[in-house]
Amino acid sequence: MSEQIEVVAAVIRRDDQVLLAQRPKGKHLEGLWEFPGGKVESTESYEEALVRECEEELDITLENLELIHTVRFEYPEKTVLIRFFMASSFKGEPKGLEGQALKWCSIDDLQPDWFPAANQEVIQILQKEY
Ligand SMILES: Nc1nc2c([nH]c(=O)n2[C@@H]2O[C@H](COP(=O)(O)OP(=O)(O)OP(=O)(O)O)[C@@H](O)[C@H]2O)c(=O)[nH]1
Ligand SMILES: [Mg+2]
Repeated sequence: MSEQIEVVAAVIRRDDQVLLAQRPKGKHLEGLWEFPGGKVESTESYEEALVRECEEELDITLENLELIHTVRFEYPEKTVLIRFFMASSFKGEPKGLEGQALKWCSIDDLQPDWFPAANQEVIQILQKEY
């Protein structure tokens, strides 16, 4: 069994829309859309990791984080444990600092097949509860 990687991802909200980022070429699951985030380092809390990742990838500072869902998923290459946080406010204006495409999309218009397999439950939860 492969090692389990701890990941945090942010559902960044502005009005009724959420921010999606496209996974760059050459990365795991390239071309799919995701909630911004990344791997947690051993010295940081989940919230600290998510704030750091969104500063590095998007040039924004998240505020008001709330854990909404946790999922464990086994890809053939790796197993991830992803904690999804709702970020209901942030400072700055998002930019794709790593060359990734960004888009705002209303929750009702999210298409499950844009996302990695590990995201299917959280998409359902967002569409039912938010
Ligand atoms: N950020 C993010 N990762 C996700 C999501 N869904 C999902 O399966 N993942 C997986 O979780 C892992 C997160 O790693 P990442 O590639 O974002 O990590 P990172 O930003 O630290 O990048 P790096 O290690 O390449 O520098 C990847 O294997 C990715 O495919 C999601 O919605 N957001
Ligand atoms: Mg990342």
